[in-house]
Amino acid sequence: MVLNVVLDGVGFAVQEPTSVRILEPCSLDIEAGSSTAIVGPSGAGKSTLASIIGALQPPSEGRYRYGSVEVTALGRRDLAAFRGREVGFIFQNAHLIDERAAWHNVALGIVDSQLAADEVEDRSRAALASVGLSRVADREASYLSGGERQRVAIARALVKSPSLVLADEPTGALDQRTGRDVLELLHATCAVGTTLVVVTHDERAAALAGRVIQVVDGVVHG
Ligand SMILES: Nc1ncnc2c1ncn2[C@@H]1O[C@H](COP(=O)(O)OP(=O)(O)OP(=O)(O)O)[C@@H](O)[C@H]1O
Repeated sequence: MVLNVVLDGVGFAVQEPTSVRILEPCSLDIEAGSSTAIVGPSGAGKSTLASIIGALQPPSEGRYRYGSVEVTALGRRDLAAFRGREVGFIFQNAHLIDERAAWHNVALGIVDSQLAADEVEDRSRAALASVGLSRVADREASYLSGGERQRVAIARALVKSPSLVLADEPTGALDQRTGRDVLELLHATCAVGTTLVVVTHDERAAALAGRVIQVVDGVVHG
């Protein structure tokens, strides 16, 4: 099945306490397996668009289809199940549990509750190896560097083999060099066929993507 992201007249506005339009209605087709950067000035609506694509937030108008799934028609539980199954998230801060080992943090990304404990551990260690972190697999997350933490977050997002990976400013908290390494790793580690959407201020991040979508004052161009 082709899992394209298809937004049809999707927009976002809030009514309370006052009526504010954040995203003008837009229509977009993001091809399965492609990589897309969402760029634009601060406050333009990039994260809002990304959170709709990641099914974290329903649009206030329009339709969102993911492959054959009508995402906008899903109820709360089905939406959570959809996210758990299909979407891997990476945010600006890695959001690791500091007292847990790196591999254990990665294991938190596994949503299949049927897996045996040793299988969960094996998969988590393999995901860490794929981001070059085997040597710190047993280290407590609090002892990891910023770049290492973000690589653990990438492993945690990818360990369940999501079809869509959404990264919102994944290098925002890193220095330039580390940020570049993390971005290159993210592109390299995403399996062939995985759709990657990266929200970024970083021109180099945009350059790595196959397509660039610009958001300016809530208007999506791209
Ligand atoms: N639920 C909400 N209620 C009210 N305002 C909101 C809501 N969500 C977003 N906004 C506002 O909408 C605008 C766009 O926010 P968004 O986070 O999407 O921008 P952004 O382009 O990602 O910005 P940045 O690059 O600074 O993270 C901002 O002014 C934000 O304060």
